[in-house]
Amino acid sequence: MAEDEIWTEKYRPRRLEDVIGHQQITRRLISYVKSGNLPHLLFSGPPGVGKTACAVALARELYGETWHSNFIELNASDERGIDVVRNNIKNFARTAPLGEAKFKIIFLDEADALTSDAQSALRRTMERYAATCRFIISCNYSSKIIEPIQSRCAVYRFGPLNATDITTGITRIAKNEGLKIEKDGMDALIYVARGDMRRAINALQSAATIAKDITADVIYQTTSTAKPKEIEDMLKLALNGQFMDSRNKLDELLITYGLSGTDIIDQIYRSMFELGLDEDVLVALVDRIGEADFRLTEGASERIQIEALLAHFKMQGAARSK
Ligand SMILES: Nc1ncnc2c1ncn2[C@@H]1O[C@H](COP(=O)(O)OP(=O)(O)OP(=O)(O)O)[C@@H](O)[C@H]1O
Repeated sequence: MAEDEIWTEKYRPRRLEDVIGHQQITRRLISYVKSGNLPHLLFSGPPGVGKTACAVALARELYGETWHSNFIELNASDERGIDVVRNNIKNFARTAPLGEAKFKIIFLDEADALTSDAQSALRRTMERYAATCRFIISCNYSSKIIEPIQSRCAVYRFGPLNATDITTGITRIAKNEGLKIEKDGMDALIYVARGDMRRAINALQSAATIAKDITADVIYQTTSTAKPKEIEDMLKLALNGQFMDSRNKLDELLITYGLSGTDIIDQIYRSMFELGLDEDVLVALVDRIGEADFRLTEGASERIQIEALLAHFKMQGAARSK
């Protein structure tokens, strides 16, 4: 294998039993393989948790050697438009499946990026080729998929992977690549991954370019993530009434790590539960974080939103000490 190969590809599960986590889903997919038939499928869930990996492993097991000819992966949100996607489907569906197979599989990634009109066009395409093709539609949010498509599919919801799953995946790769992962290094990988195995593997590969001994410092440095402790320190300063100091800490984090506003908000959200705050204080702060998060997606100033959030930490801290 090439030295510079991307590890997420190199370690893509070949078989359904190699997929980590999602046992209930893989069990049912294996039963499709055994029966030699499957309905249209809708895979929904966050990025990097194994939706594509499951679809490819399913095709490999179903078709064996001929899987490449009987499986196509298309990006539904192809920027050239839904007509290009439909043309690709048409060309692929035109020829009969190879080998023993009764149907071909069309894997459509990012279907939730399609407008409702484009999804309606897709639905008609699904119907037209239903005799010779099965569709596996992948999306982050099933609520963004129109009802007529959802009702034609068996829906599988992929959740984020838990810490044990990430540890299993990372340990497997580290062993093969001759890396030593320190306990704090693994904790950092789990923190950075946020349930996304792709993110964990990419973080490991970047870290491996600078060290064979993977520590938390290496992970935070190579992924431009602030250490949870630094975020906690910033929040504690605000809670203790030292608003200007917490603001300086924010500056330091922005400069050191080049964090985006949404990165910091996400980290603040995760750190605040470690501060031993009363439930009613947490409730008030979570409410504010939700607000700031929404405003950022609407294009508000990152700097002002985060400072406003720190101001709320200060106000809650002051109310708490009364
Ligand atoms: N459950 C898993 N078990 C083992 N490896 C995994 C798992 N999930 C992800 N990976 C690794 O991460 C890579 C990316 O995963 P995959 O392409 O399946 O994500 P996805 O859920 O389809 O994401 P997206 O929504 O972004 O397309 C895989 O090639 C594999 O290396």
